[in-house]
Amino acid sequence: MEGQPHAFQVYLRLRPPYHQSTPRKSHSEPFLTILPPVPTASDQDQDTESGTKTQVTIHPPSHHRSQKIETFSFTEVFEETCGQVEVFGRIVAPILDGVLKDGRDGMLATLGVTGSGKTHTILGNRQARGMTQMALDVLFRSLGDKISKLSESQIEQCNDAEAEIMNAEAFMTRVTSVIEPQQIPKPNAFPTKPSVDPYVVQCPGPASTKYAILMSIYEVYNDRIFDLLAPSNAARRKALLFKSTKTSGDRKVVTGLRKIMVTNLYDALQVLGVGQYQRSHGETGSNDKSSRSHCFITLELKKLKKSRLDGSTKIKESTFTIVDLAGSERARNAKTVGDRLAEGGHINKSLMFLGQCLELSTTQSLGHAPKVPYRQSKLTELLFTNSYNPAAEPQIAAIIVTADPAGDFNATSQMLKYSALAKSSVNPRPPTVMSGRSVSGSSLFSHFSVVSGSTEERPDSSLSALSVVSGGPRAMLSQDMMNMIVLLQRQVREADERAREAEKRAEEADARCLEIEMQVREEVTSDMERRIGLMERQMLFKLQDQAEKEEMHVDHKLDILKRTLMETNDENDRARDVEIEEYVRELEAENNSLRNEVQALKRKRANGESPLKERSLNRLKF
Ligand SMILES: Nc1ncnc2c1ncn2[C@@H]1O[C@H](COP(=O)(O)OP(=O)(O)OP(=O)(O)O)[C@@H](O)[C@H]1O
Repeated sequence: MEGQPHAFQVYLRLRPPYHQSTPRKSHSEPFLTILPPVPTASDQDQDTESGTKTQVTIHPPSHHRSQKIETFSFTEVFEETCGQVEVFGRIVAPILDGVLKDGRDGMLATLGVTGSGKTHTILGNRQARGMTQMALDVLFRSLGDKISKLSESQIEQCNDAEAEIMNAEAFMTRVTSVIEPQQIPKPNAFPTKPSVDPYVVQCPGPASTKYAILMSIYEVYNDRIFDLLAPSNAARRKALLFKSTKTSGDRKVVTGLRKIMVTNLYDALQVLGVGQYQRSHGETGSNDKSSRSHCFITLELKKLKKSRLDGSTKIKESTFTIVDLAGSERARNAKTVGDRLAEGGHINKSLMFLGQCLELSTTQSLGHAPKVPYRQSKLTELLFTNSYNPAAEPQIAAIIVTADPAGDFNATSQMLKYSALAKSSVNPRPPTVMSGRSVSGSSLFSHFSVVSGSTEERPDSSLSALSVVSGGPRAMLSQDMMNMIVLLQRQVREADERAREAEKRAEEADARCLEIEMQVREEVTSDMERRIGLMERQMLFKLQDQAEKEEMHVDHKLDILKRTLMETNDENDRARDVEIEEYVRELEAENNSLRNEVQALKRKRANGESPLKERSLNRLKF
């Protein structure tokens, strides 16, 4: 076996065969076998076989060009029949123990080919809770009445990542104004009771020690980080920054996250439901509901310890991060096009970098490897610096590699290669000569292929065995026979040499194919981005054009309106002027007649007549 343990605990979980009602999208015969546990000294004493299964072998399908049988070692291998509760008890419970009791950071991630059961392990289904629901259950059961909320000043004290911290009730009110409540998975969509006695961690400390729990959920989609608890229109989603802050030093943190203060399991499951609903999913040829992003569920535990001296509160923080990685996929199997293909390209690229980091972190532990290049993608940066930093003890991290023993052989073997703690391989031995007096050329050939590698041009020592099985002493072999054997040995060596060459070339071609596949994906992605950019620009021009035309149209209409108004005003003015002139003329006429009347009266008075009397008489005449 080559290699040394990773800094991670790496578990292998095999998924059960697809049910008839949910047939597998691509069929193959099971190629993966679990090896029996390595017997311990006590097993040997008692002649029993117990212990932990840690190894699997993979046998390539008969049509595969390489028939190499490979063996992979893991911390533990979980068989197809293993349920969620058992996996939780063996892997997650010890991590939670460390987080709760010792204040350590913990991380759990699932890694595997698409459809192998990563999301099932993390989030479960209607029949069985996932690791996340069980972890939340244990957390709330263990903390009980020690759970509290953070005060405003405590929020100030521990929030260095520009987070928006809010209560679960306020959060749900806000969310249900954006998302239809019935679309959010309900907490009771999962079994409400665990199928075994709930596991509880005894948390040390006086009764005055309280704990606050902050929950955040985000995804890495196409190498960008998005908050899943801040629902918004897909087009307006704003990527979050991953940067170092005043208090984080060199370590980067995701800033601007919405963090929900949860005080009970129901609220936490509601928040989880929102994150689940918001996560990017899509149907592919390999999985009906395939995760198209890497999802991070973070539970921040704030231990609030009151000082007996001055009554101040000290906050100690530990984080448990659960990561459901998107699955690697072959575009050919996944039958993806367009957006799905571009997503697949990003997923595979980030997983390729993760694979490199995992392999290098193994060799780094031996002290002769270059630094782990985790800065190549957001995913590796988050996993290696944020969620789990192997350099910064004390942390506990486990990866559950999920695999379908009858799934895609190439993809699964690739996944096992870079995630296993150790691996070895053997070329299979062709059938050996068993018995019989006559030894045919072909059986000789196959027999000698096993011992090829000898450079000496003479029948090797295994000939003694041959002479025995063929029934006669070695001396009885004729010179011709000996020559034929030497000739055959040489031919076998040459054939072996050629096979090795061919295998090497095939491996190189494989690597090249992978490279080309990556290049094509990248080209398709950048081509699509270019096209989208072009379409956006064209659309923008069109909109600008339209806006200008509309503006001109409105201007024109305004002009017409103005003119009409002015004309109307003019006409009105003219009519009024005529009216006034007429009125003035009337008044002037009346004025003149009055003036004439006054003159006449004056004249009569001057002549000694009584104008008033005459006027009265005139009136009487009427
Ligand atoms: N251990 C298991 N027991 C029962 N059902 C399982 C198990 N593992 C997976 N499944 C079922 O198989 C289907 C695919 O699993 P899942 O969606 O978890 O795959 P995945 O690895 O997350 O895929 P992807 O990367 O495409 O998201 C689901 O219907 C799931 O319920």
